[in-house]
Amino acid sequence: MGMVNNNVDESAKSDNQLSNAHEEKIFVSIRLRPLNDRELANEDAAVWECINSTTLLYKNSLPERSALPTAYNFDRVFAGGCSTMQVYEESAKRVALCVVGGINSSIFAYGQTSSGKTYTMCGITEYAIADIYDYIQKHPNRQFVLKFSAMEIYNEAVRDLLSSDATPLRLLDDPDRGTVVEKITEVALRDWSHLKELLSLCAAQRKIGETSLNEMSSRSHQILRLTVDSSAREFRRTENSSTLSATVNFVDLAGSERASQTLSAGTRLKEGSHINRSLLTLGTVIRKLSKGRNAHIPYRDSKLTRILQNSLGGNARTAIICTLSPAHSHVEQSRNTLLFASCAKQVSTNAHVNVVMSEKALVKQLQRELARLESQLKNLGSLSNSCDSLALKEKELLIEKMDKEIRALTDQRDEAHFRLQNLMQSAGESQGSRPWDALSSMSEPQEKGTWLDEYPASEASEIIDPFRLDVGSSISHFYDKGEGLSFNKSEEQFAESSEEQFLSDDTSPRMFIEKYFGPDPTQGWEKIAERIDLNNEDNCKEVQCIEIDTSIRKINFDSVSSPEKENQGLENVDMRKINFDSLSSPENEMEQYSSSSDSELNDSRSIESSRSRSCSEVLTTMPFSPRSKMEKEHETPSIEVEEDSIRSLEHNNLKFSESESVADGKDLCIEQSEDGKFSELESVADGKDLHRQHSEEYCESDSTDAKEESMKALGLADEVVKSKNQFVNEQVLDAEPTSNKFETDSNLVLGGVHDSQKSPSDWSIQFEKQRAEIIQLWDACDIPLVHRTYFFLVFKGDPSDSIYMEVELRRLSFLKASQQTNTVKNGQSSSTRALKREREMLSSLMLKKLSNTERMALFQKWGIGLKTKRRRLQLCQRLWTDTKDMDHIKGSAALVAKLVGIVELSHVQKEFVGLSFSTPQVNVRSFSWKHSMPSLV
Ligand SMILES: Nc1ncnc2c1ncn2[C@@H]1O[C@H](COP(=O)(O)OP(=O)(O)OP(=O)(O)O)[C@@H](O)[C@H]1O
Repeated sequence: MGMVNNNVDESAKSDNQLSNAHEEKIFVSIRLRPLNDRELANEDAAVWECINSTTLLYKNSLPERSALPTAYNFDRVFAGGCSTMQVYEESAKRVALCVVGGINSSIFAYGQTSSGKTYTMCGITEYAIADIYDYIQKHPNRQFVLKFSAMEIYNEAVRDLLSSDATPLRLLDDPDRGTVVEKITEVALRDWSHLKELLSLCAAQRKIGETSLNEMSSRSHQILRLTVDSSAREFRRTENSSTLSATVNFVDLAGSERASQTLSAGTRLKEGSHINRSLLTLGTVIRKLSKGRNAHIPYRDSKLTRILQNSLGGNARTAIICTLSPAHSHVEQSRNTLLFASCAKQVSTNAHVNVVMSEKALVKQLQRELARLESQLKNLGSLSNSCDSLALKEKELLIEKMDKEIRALTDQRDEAHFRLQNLMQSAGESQGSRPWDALSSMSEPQEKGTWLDEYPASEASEIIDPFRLDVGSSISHFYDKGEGLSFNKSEEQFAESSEEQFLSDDTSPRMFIEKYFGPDPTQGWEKIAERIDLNNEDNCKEVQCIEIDTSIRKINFDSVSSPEKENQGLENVDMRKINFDSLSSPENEMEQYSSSSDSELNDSRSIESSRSRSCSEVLTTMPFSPRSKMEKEHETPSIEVEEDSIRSLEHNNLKFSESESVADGKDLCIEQSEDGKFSELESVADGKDLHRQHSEEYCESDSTDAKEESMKALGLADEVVKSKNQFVNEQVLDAEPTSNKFETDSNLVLGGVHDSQKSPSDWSIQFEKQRAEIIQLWDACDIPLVHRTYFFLVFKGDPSDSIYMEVELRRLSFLKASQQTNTVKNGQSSSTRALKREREMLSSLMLKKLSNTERMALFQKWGIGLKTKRRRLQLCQRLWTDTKDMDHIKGSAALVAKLVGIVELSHVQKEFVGLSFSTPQVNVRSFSWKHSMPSLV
């Protein structure tokens, strides 16, 4: 074994010149044997003739059209008379002696049985080895080692011919050496005689059998292998010494045969079968090799070709001597041999010098190689470390950057969360301060609140404007902060807590609406009002003039409560009547109020005229709130309220003019002015009547014409009043074309005055009228049905409903106006869509909340065909649609209440009542819900 290395010492190089290693073709020669005795006896004619050293000619004539050649050319052809020495010298020696130059070589004898293979190879082997020894002798500067091994392949079993052990040898595949015969005996030749002994031993060991064609027929393939290692003696002990090592194979193949010819049977037949099969493989290998080296080579199909792989187209020079019987009787077999020879002639090998380094040289070279590899590894490691370090640093920077981003995002998230909480809190505060909540929480004014603090002053005033009159300043729920009106803190808190209670029950109307139908379109009306006011900017500007210029407060009394009236039982009297009807003479009261000390003016229930920057106007008190009523019922007669109100006016530096209107005792009207504009107004007007007329405009005019006439009388007030009228007409009164356009407004502004003048029967009429108006507005504004139902059921019909109805009317009016504007701009409004969804949801609830019998009864009552499709939806689409038919409305309310569970939730109503009035222990609106509920069917 050894490594191929070009580091060959000079002697080896010189020796190598003998072999001249490079690619070359297999040397193919033909040897004819003479006719043997049997052939001669059979007068078998010799049909082959060597016409020259390279051409073999078929002497007999071939049939016409025969494709068989008559002449064959090879590297060398030997006639029957040639000696083996000549054959060796001219065909095998050159190849055989390559081994001494470190080149592998092989010499084959191929031919049919009894053609002279063994006869030829025995001579060639001896001559070759003799020449090798001769070469050794001629090259004393080199030390040669010859090792000999011998094997046979018999019936596809490899056998060691130098061993008595007949155990077949295994073939191993070595990456460097190719196929290796395991444990084969390799004998170092001592000398020539030693070789002769071994050769004799091999001949003795080889399987030989008698056939009809050959008494000493070889029944196996024999391979004699001589390995020649040589090294220059000069360098043997130096690190630079190297060894040339090569092997020469002398291969005596078994002869191809025909069983019919050899008359073989039994063992011979079996041997012949293996022989022919292995020779067939060899022929295939040669044929393939002759056509191209890339062809699939079936070396492994037989042990013969596997062992001789290097010799067949590999790293060995090869010479093939094909032996022929010249007899005509074997012409077919001879042609086959010639065919094989012809193919082999085309096969090239690529032999080269095999230099085996000495162990020392090998160790040294291995050490150098190791150092080189270590150096490379170190460099790679250094480079890798450098890359790793750089990558690690980049990753650390990236991680640090990402960490910063995460912290920044976390901060942003926290900040956003904080803002969101604030917004939600603000929204909750704002929501809790909506009109009806505010209305219901009108009590215990103490501290200033902030529900409108977030709005600019002008916006705040505009937003508050729609319901300012409702929650007006009679019991001072609002403060004029100079920037806008605000709830006091306790109201706000109360509203919040009430709202929380309200919202905590998801069956409350608001929650129900928001949960199932989206945001209540009736909420957020402040913004709607804001838009309306923006749309009526001119009007607001006009009103603003009044607001800014007003400095005079005028109070018109119907009467000022007299002591006698003060002592009257007022519990069952409408607040508005109490406030106004029970007032005693205005002159006295005015004096009384005017002389009130400042110390008394801090009463939180005092009337506080609200003023805004943009849209303030003549404010009127609204002394009929539930709170006031409650106080009247349980605490103080109305005179206290009036006194408080007057004191509040004085506290706010209000100036009360003594006018005839006051003396007339008709109205309580407070006007506020701070500069001379109102004075101008006052001067143009007819002095004493001015304020009364002005009040009449807002409070008592029964028709637009009358109002306009009044305004005309005001002179400079014309434009102002016109704008005001337009504003009110457009935004408020359009909802009730048949009613007095100013009625609603006047009711809101001075409702107490009107109401105070109404008898219970009058109130009942007004209640029905307002309720019908509200119902129509609900329909016009697409108010959620649950909301309608809830309020409808709340309306009891007593005077205490007035405040709710007024607020509802006010905001519905504005909402309607807003929706008209939005609808024009946007087509179908969101509230319409929400209402549609609500009806669909109610339709679903019908299935859950009502039995089949109940549903059928409802369908019949509502005139819906029992066999029609989507009956429930049909029914729900009819709910609350006939606003003129109170039975229809009651039925609608009953059904909606049933579906959403209002009937069963008496506590909700109690809470609602609690919301409405600040003192829980005083159940002012102690109506019975179940009693109020209309029948379902
Ligand atoms: N060139 C030759 N001159 C004289 N005799 C020869 C020659 N070649 C072969 N013979 C003789 O022919 C006979 C058969 O030769 P050999 O055994 O070498 O044939 P073979 O090809 O090896 O046959 P097998 O394949 O059966 O082993 C032998 O007796 C041998 O002496």
